[in-house]
Amino acid sequence: DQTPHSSYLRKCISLAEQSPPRPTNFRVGAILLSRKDEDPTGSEDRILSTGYTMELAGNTHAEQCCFSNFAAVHNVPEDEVASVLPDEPGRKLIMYVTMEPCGKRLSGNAPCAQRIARTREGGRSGVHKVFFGVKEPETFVGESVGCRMLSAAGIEWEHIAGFEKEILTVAMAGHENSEAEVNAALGQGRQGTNVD
Ligand SMILES: Nc1nc(=O)c(N)c(NC[C@H](O)[C@H](O)[C@H](O)COP(=O)(O)O)[nH]1
Ligand SMILES: [Zn+2]
Repeated sequence: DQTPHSSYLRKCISLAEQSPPRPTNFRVGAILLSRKDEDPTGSEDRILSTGYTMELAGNTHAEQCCFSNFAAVHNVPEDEVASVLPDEPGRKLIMYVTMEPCGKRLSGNAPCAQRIARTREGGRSGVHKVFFGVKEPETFVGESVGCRMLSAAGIEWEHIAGFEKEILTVAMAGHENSEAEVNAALGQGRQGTNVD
């Protein structure tokens, strides 16, 4: 397997491990990069930003921090990140996230799938594809709709199998009975699918 997916997911897991454990969310890690077309091994990848849950002040998600960090470097507010993301012929923006971007948040804050979709505003290419290691478990919002929102925005996504238990163990570390919750999520059977 020449793809770089495993090494990026391992990096995202390391990012997620920096997140303070909470019972009210999941610990997630995210990487934003620019990939050259026809470069399946990612040998010419350019890492643009990283983020993890609650890295930045407030109730922040990994993908949100990833965009915020990039926006800050380019002196624009997070909600204007689309205007400073690179948009180059022959290259595409790719995200790796340990968990499926959220489509709904109990807090009511803007979900990450929407933030990712907004990178395509103003005719910009924006994020082309999102790779993640687990679908969002049903703990907080039931059946996840993040993937559906990405598809609706014309953004590709793909579940990379093999890291589910590790990702969920990190994500749920702050939860009561996290081991039981991890096993329940693994048993939900949605983890191995690449369909909604
Ligand atoms: N993809 C993703 N990245 C994260 O960094 C994170 N924390 C979640 N978590 C999804 C979960 O659905 C929400 O954490 C709960 O719905 C609570 O919502 P808040 O986080 O308080 O807005 N999902
Ligand atoms: Zn989110």
